[in-house]
Amino acid sequence: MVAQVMEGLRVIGDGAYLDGTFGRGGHARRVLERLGPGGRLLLMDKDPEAIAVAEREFGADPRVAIRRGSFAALADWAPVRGGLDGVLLDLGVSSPQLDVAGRGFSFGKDGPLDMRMDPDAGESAAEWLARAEEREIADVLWTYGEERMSRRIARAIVARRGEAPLTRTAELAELVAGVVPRGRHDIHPATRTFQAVRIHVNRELADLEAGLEAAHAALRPGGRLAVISFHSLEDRIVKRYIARHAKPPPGNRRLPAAPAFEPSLIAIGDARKADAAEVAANPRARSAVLRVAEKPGIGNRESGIGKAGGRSAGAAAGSGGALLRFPIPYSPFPGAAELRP
Ligand SMILES: C[S@@+](CC[C@H](N)C(=O)[O-])C[C@H]1O[C@@H](n2cnc3c(N)ncnc32)[C@H](O)[C@@H]1O
Repeated sequence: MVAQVMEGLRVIGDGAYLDGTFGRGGHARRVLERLGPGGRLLLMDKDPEAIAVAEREFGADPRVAIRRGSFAALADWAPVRGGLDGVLLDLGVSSPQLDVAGRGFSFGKDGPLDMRMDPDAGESAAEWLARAEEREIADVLWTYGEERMSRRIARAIVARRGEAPLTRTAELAELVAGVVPRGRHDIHPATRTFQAVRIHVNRELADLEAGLEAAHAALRPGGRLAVISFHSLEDRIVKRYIARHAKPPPGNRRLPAAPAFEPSLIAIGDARKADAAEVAANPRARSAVLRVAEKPGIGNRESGIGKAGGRSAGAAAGSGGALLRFPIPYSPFPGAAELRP
């Protein structure tokens, strides 16, 4: 979704941007192309292999700074504290992580049962499955994999590890395939289990919640946040986060009127999906959803609220490019002018 991300971020030449999920740099490269000599690009990834690629390709560029770590902790990084004009989070795993058997992410390729994006942090999938209680395993499979056979799979894992530890991806995939009835899934029977264990081992949803807060706080007025999710659990968190900061909470007539609501984010357009050509070129893009939001106000850029933006901002500011001179206070009256001096 590179073109859509670039349209969403609206990179300005002397702006400061953070790509919190460098991967192999597909998005970072495009941002850098648009930056002038006064621009800044901050790159993060949890994965040491991704960081090695970033160092090799961009390490010599004076506009670039690189840090290995989670975007959940982006506020701890000194260059972020100057403020950012855009943050990109392209969530989940990268193709190299899935494709290299040795990383242990894939049920299709036998490898050590690891699944850590940062192999130096936390427990591997094998270590967690060796010690977790049956109930905890079932809860993880249900919550992060929406796996309806979660209890049966958890029971089978605990029974199996009583005989010999599960150490290989193929062992886990085979065990799950033996529990989940054939034909119930149009996908590999272990897909949901692998997704759930990966999300748990990498604390993906907790990182996302913390990363959204930190990115939002780091944005300058007019700065943009672009997030690509790959499953409904992630997208729900992103959608709700933006809505919570863009719209007033529902009123309750029995309570005293709430103070005027000041949005601290404005949704830019609706959720976007990859187009057919992109899905044909990369089938994994099929489940990608991009959401973009802007911090209101005038910052480093001329702030034109995009089409179909939050509330009537789009109408007020035209189809983008117009100056928005002040934050948009919430008006309880539909149709009332929302832009007040
Ligand atoms: C889908 S890939 C990103 C691909 C990248 N946009 C590109 O164009 O090559 C996701 C990357 O994000 C990294 N990642 C996932 N969660 C992370 C987190 N909380 N903090 C930092 N990196 C993370 C993964 O290690 C992986 O390299």
